[in-house]
Amino acid sequence: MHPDFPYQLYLVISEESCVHFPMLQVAEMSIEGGVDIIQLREKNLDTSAFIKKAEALKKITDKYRIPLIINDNLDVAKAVDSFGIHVGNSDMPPTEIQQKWDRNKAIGYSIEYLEQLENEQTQVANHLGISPIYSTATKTDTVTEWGIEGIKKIRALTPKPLVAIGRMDAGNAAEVIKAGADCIAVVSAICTSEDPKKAAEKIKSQIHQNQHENL
Ligand SMILES: Cc1ncc(COP(=O)(O)OP(=O)(O)O)c(N)n1
Ligand SMILES: Cc1ncsc1CCOP(=O)(O)O
Ligand SMILES: [Mg+2]
Repeated sequence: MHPDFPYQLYLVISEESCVHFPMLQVAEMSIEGGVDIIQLREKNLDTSAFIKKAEALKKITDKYRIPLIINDNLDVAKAVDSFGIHVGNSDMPPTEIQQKWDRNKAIGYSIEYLEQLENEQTQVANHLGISPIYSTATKTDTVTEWGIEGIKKIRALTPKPLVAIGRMDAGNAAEVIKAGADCIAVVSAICTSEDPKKAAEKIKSQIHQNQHENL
């Protein structure tokens, strides 16, 4: 477990991605199954509707004492006093977030190109999303499909916490952790499951299994 990011199973959620239950129910069931941190990623809501959703989700994350991350929108993150924000290359840069939000605890930043590891934004970020590990229908505007070799390459270049995202599931979580990722982030593997609690448990047990192998 990374000392600066003690979260190993990361749920990235939106109302749209949830198939069998409403989003808040999926969030609660998956926390019971072992999700350690949640990001609210609503790409089609205006700021005021996004804040309402975030407030409702934060009641749940607060109840279970797990961190809430807001995707893209600093106004929403500030309004709900979230634990952090996640941004990518087309969003507000981490250096600007740091200036505008002194209460922030965690800035996540997507790594799409190897060259980014040398830029100031990566220095300022608290953790890095390796985005995507595998191409996925959930997000199609991506650049590099990193794969296992990509994780190893990035692991060798930075000590920062690494979050693996993009078609992650119980079948590949263990090898991704073994390659050097600190955390597995998922949308579909939990949000489209008929049993989000069990889906989370299965991924978590794969993550733990790998840790035991490494002992
Ligand atoms: C944990 C995590 N990693 C990567 C991303 C992707 O962020 P971004 O590149 O800004 O793309 P959008 O999610 O905004 O479409 C993420 N959200 N979370
Ligand atoms: C938000 C995001 N960023 C990179 S891939 C991705 C979507 C991951 O979704 P899934 O877990 O369904 O492949
Ligand atoms: Mg973004």
